[in-house]
Amino acid sequence: MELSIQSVTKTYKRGQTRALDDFSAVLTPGVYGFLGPNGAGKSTLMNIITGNLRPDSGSILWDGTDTRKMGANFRDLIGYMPQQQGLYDDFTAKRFLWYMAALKKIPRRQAAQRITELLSMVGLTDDASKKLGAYSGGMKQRILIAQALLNDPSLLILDEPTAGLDPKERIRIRNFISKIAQDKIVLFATHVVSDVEYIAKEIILIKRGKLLLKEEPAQILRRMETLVCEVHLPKEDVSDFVKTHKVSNIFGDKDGMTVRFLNDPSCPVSDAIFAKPMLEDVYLSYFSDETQTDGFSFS
Ligand SMILES: Nc1ncnc2c1ncn2[C@@H]1O[C@H](COP(=O)(O)OP(=O)(O)OP(=O)(O)O)[C@@H](O)[C@H]1O
Repeated sequence: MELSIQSVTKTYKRGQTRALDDFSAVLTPGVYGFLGPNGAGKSTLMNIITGNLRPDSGSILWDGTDTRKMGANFRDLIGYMPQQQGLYDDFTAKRFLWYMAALKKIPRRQAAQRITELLSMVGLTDDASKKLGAYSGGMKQRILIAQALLNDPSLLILDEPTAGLDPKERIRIRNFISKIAQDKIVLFATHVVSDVEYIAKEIILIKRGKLLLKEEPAQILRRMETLVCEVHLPKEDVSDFVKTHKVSNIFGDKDGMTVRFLNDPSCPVSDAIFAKPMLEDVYLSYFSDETQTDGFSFS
């Protein structure tokens, strides 16, 4: 099972934005954490893979065949959870899944069994007859994941499945996705690193439409072993330090503040010690020009 994204480029005519720039990657079963800041091109790529959007150039291959040539045969392999959620508030969860199963042309008997199974898998059996308008954010996300799984897809595309959820729901959804990913290619787009840190086989970083990195989390962290440092500073020095360094965390205690920052070997900080890097630090190192690290006051 292999999805090959080959030199995909897309420019939106309106605004002349190059949303994807010669993007290539090969995906095999497992979870891919697809990370990048707002506007990086994640949704555009997902829409191109699903066939909702045409690239200017490049192609998507499934096991070596161009997905445009496969047509409905490829669409039958996909489960897609889009970011914009047009949920039918007056539908019950069960009716919504039946409706989606009909759109996907799943035979009735198969759909009945699958809907019962999926409601149980996402923990919504007891709420199946409730209207979606009365669902919490987490319940809505879970029913949307359930609809993406109706056809038992080989390729599951999730665009920000944990957006707007509290930490407990995030963990629940993350664990669920990890459990079902064994025999699927799962593309999990997010800008929250902790969503995918522990479940991703590989991390894909995208910035302004270009692929920056595609690598196993453990390998990335090994490569970044001397990336992160911590230093203990008096509280009044922190504001200036933040202006001149890429700071990922600040922790206060009664003697001052411990500041976690990205190490710049050309500008050593006295008394700093190496800290164990985390993917969030890696994210900051690639996207610090797009993340807000200044503007805080610590004095
Ligand atoms: N329909 C459109 N018309 C014009 N420009 C667009 C359109 N859709 C997206 N863009 C632009 O293309 C770029 C990539 O957008 P895209 O939605 O793919 O990014 P994203 O990584 O999914 O961001 P987010 O995390 O905010 O959803 C952005 O600059 C965006 O403004």
